Amino acid sequence: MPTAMRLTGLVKSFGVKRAVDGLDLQVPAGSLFGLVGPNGAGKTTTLSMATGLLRPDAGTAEVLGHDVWTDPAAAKATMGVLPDGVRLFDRLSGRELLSYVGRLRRVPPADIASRSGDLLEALGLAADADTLVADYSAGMTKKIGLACALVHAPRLLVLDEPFEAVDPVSGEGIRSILRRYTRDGGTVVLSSHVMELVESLCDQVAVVAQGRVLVSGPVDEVRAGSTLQQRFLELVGFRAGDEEGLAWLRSSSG
Ligand SMILES: Nc1ncnc2c1ncn2[C@@H]1O[C@H](COP(=O)(O)OP(=O)(O)OP(=O)(O)O)[C@@H](O)[C@H]1O
Repeated sequence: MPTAMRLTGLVKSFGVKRAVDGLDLQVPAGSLFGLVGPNGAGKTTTLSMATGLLRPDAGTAEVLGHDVWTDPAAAKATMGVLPDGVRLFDRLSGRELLSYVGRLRRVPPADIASRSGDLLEALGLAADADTLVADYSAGMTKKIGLACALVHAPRLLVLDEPFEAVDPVSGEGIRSILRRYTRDGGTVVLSSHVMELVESLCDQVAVVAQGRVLVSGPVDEVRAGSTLQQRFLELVGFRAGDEEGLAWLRSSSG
């Protein structure tokens, strides 16, 4: 199977902190790929380097055959990105923001209008299409960010925590959009902390800890007869007995 994203030897340090430490990852084309790891594992830093938002100290990132850092225009044209915590132009309404992003991506105006309508409807934002993004809730902001990532019909979607703060109905809507997208030949890379979600949605998964990939492959192989949650805890080292700490929190101790 061809590779949609290939990360090789990626390294990024912030001061003395090595956030990503020689990370290698291959995402097969057409897969729905989940990136999981504990807080601070390096997921956002990795996805930022893979999408051209953060320059690596070392290593290479390639998407659909284009090097992200030596051929950024070609690489970025193929990708739709939902970054974590990057500010949107929030003095625009949802519809205006989609139109702006569509124009930046050189989508024909008639297509921008019809795609925006479809996306706003599919993500449950139609009633708030003309509300300023600044006035959106956290979940609505996530959804308009996802719509922006999709409006130019990219072949690869890179989504940092796409389900964070999203309600269950919208979550189901996003899941069905992503499933259909991969059925039609697209590739999705998403990060998440929710193992059940990754297990039920993704066909491939990588577990990242301390800036490295601990294991990567088909979800069934990685969980190896167990649940992904159990396997994740084994891999990243759940500290049994932690519940004995914080004794002062017991209401009876005061
Ligand atoms: N701009 C920055 N400056 C300094 N340190 C940073 C910066 N960005 C990330 N880090 C550090 O790099 C490490 C990896 O952070 P990163 O955000 O990539 O992790 P993550 O896996 O996405 O975590 P989470 O699941 O909590 O979102 C952390 O120790 C974090 O404190």
